[in-house]
Amino acid sequence: MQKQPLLGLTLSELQSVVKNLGMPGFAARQIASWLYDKKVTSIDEMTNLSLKHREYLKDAYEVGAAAPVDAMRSIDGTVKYLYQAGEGHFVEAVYIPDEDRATLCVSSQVGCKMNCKFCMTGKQGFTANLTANQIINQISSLPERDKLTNVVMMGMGEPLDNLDEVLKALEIMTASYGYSWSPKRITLSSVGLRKGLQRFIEESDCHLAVSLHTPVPLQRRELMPAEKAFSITEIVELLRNYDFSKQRRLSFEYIVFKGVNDSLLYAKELLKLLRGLDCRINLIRFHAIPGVGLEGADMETMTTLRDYLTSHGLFTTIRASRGEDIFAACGMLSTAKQEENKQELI
Ligand SMILES: C[S@@+](CC[C@H](N)C(=O)[O-])C[C@H]1O[C@@H](n2cnc3c(N)ncnc32)[C@H](O)[C@@H]1O
Ligand code: SF4
Repeated sequence: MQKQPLLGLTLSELQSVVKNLGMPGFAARQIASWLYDKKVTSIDEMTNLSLKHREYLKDAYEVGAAAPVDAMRSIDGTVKYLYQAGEGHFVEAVYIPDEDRATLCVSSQVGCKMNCKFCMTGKQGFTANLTANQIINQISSLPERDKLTNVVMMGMGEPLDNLDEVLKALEIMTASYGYSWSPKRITLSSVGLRKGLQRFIEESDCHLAVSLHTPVPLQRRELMPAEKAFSITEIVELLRNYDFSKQRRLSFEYIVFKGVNDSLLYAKELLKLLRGLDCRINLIRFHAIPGVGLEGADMETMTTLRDYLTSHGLFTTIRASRGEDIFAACGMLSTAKQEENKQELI
């Protein structure tokens, strides 16, 4: 019988586990502490549980931590880790150390249904949702886990399309029985899905980043098919109902494509769309992907855009591009690994 992983279970799920096994209720917190504080990799290490209870647990469960199967290191210190997620499938988690912080970019799905024109993960199509175990494992089994200061749900997949598992993982990261991190250390990035955006805002306190990329709905449809189901104008309307002026930050991601969305006309439309909303814009350099007729704008154009928006009251930054030499655009390494696996099977 396949054993179930304990890592990735919330406290209430652990409470059900111990109840069903006839263990005392307080054992749930003890197990949570072994999993999320002491980060053990075997049930045998949970030494404050009686031997009998450890044996009961081991019959049906395992810790379920799994180290990355591959890694690529950039000259700038960025490391892209590959984690196995089911038979023949892999997801990436990218560790990005900086002067005063260390961020992990975490995946939420194997592939993605959203099919954004510019995204390698989109090109893979959708294979599976990651479980909370597979999401938390990217953090728990990271060699640099003790150095982490921030997590961004910006890896492979659309987190709002796997919201139940993502919310469980976010609970574990922020709860006192889990990693006890402030939600200010965590950002979830999304294209904005009708079913999911409101729930995420109401059930979590983590920061939100919306992938915007153009303020023109017709153009956004071309770049991001998700626009057809939930338009950027409706997304902004929904966001206006919530307060992002205090602890919680709202940002918009904007890949600057040469000759597509990089002129001041777009900047003016952005100002109109986001007027009065407490938010910032992150300009992103495009990581070119094979077979897509899009190019990134040059740094001068991006700086002009940033300065124009900031001087008109919309705080704008240019995101530092990291790990360019190891294909930091998400999906590249896992696509290569999946292809390699297929070749081996032929
Ligand atoms: C990979 S997505 C994952 C989170 C979510 N699915 C989303 O789209 O926001 C994270 C960010 O990477 C951006 N991105 C995707 N492909 C890119 C590329 N080739 N170059 C630069 N950024 C890219 C997305 O637009 C998004 O803002
Ligand atoms: S950019 Fe995000 S939503 Fe779009 S295909 Fe890539 S992972 Fe999916």
